[in-house]
Amino acid sequence: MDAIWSFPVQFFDLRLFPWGSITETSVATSVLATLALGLSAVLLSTILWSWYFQNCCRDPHSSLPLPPGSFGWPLIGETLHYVRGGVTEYLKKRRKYGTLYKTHMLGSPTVRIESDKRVAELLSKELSGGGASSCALPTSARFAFGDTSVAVVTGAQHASLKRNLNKAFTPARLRDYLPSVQDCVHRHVASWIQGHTENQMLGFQACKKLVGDLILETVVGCTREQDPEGKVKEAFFTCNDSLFCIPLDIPGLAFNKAKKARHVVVDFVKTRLNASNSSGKDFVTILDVLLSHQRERGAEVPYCNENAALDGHLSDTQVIDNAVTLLIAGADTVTSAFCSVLKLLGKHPEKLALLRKELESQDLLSSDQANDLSLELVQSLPYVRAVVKEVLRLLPPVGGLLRLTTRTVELEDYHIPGNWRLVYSVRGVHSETDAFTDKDKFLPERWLDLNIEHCGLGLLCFDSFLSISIVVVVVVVVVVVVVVVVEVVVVVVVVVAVVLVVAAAVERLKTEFPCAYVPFGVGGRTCLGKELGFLETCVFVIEVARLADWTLLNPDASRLFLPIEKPVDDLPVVLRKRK
Ligand code: HEM
Repeated sequence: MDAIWSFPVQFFDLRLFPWGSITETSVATSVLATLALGLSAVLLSTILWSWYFQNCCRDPHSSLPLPPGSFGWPLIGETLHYVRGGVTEYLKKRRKYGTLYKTHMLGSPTVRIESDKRVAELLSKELSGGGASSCALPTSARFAFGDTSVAVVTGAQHASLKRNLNKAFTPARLRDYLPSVQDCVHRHVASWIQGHTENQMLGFQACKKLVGDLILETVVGCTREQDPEGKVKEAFFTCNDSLFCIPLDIPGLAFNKAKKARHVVVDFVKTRLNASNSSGKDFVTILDVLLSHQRERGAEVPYCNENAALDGHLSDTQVIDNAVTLLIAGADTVTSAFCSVLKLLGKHPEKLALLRKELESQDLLSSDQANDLSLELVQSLPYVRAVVKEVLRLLPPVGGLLRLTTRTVELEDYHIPGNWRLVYSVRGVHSETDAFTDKDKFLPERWLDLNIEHCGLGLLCFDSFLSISIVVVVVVVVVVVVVVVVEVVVVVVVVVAVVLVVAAAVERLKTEFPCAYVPFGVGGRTCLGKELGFLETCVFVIEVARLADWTLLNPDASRLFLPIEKPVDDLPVVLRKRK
């Protein structure tokens, strides 16, 4: 007992209780009293914290209640719960509160939405200008992207800038980038299996290096020749890794390092910008395309000018910020997708066999020559595309889509006040929706069914276009046949009936599950690089399937979800040349 109390007695005796000699009992009482006081203070502040948000933050004009849920501890809210608990915490919340609940994370009152129907409900508010959303990125990410980045600007400026930037992702431009995409992927995968009978590596780290080269080459044309010491690449990884950090600009801390690293990347982009400008070469990189839409040189538009890009041109600053944004946004996401391809095909050799069968039927399996893929060829490989869709469904790289309410949003049963953060949970939506059966299983075949094809928006434009084209052709053929054999009145009746039935069918397919598949996001903020990201992942699937065999050393490792989806042990894997 003496030993236990000796340190506290000395401590309190000397520092805290200088008014006289004390006994062990009184020290114990004091410690207990202090603890009790502390606990009461925490309890009281937690109650006040919760009461404040429950009563003072709700919109008095709305008769609807706030969603269920809790705000956690004062100031930190429930952030630590989610960091520590990960998926278990989300599942616990979903069980307790359902698919829409309030919480407090990353410094803001937040509502998490985990069902496709709820996302659709909020999206309809967003599209009709109902105050549903604005950009909700944390400070560190906004800084990394830059003030004139498409990921940061809002409203009309965002819509116009996005229209401009979209010109860098048309099928014609994807065709331009494809040779260097395939070249880079092929080079890396070949190096994974070269010179060894068996080569052990960390799948995630290897994919990260691959995608680092890939994105630097396709966005700004940064090749090994231009960056021989790898300084730009290293700076780019630093920016990337510090995307979500505490925004304190103190030497040694992540934010400060990211700031310096951003300068290195920006300087490189500026050099490329000048070089591209003088050479006037073809569209080989995304930067070339951005430059072609740039405002006249010298007519710099100041930061955050609301009218910037509205006239169809980009300022120097916009070109730089958006080139940096594309580098960052297209890196971790694609790395995660590639790593998940290795993981899921490694766990399901029977699906890999089916995939190789498709490649063989197109004479792609035996070929090891680079640059033999065309956009049309990739689009004509349904199983390859189905594998990519299924990978992104089961292990979506981005777990949550961030939004900020600009004013109060009223749903059917709850209201969400203005300036609250919304998180549309991609994983939650994919696992809650009724659009899929056997949701936990890796079943690429599900995507070969055309009805399911329509569950997603955006990503599936090629197939949607194809199926709508088929419908149009069928209608035309029916009309022609009927015109030839029957009278005009009957023709009109038949045409109207066919059009109505087809329109209803297409509408049903389009609207039944409009938000059931959202790996690339939803609404106005959908991923700008979704076609490129999808194409890159298809190319990776093809190259890795035809070049390598691999074994996962820890196929059931637990997963991390923040900032992106990845196995906790970086996916140790043994690779060898395909037999
Ligand atoms: C498999 C690969 C990819 C996935 C899964 C993915 C996913 C996403 C997601 C979920 C969002 C947020 C959407 C929302 O909030 O609704 C996003 C935004 C964005 N992504 Fe991607 N992405 C991928 C590849 C790329 C690539 C390759 C690029 C560019 C080279 C890119 C550029 C962007 C940009 C600029 C935004 C912000 C768009 C805006 O705010 O309007 N992404 N992406």
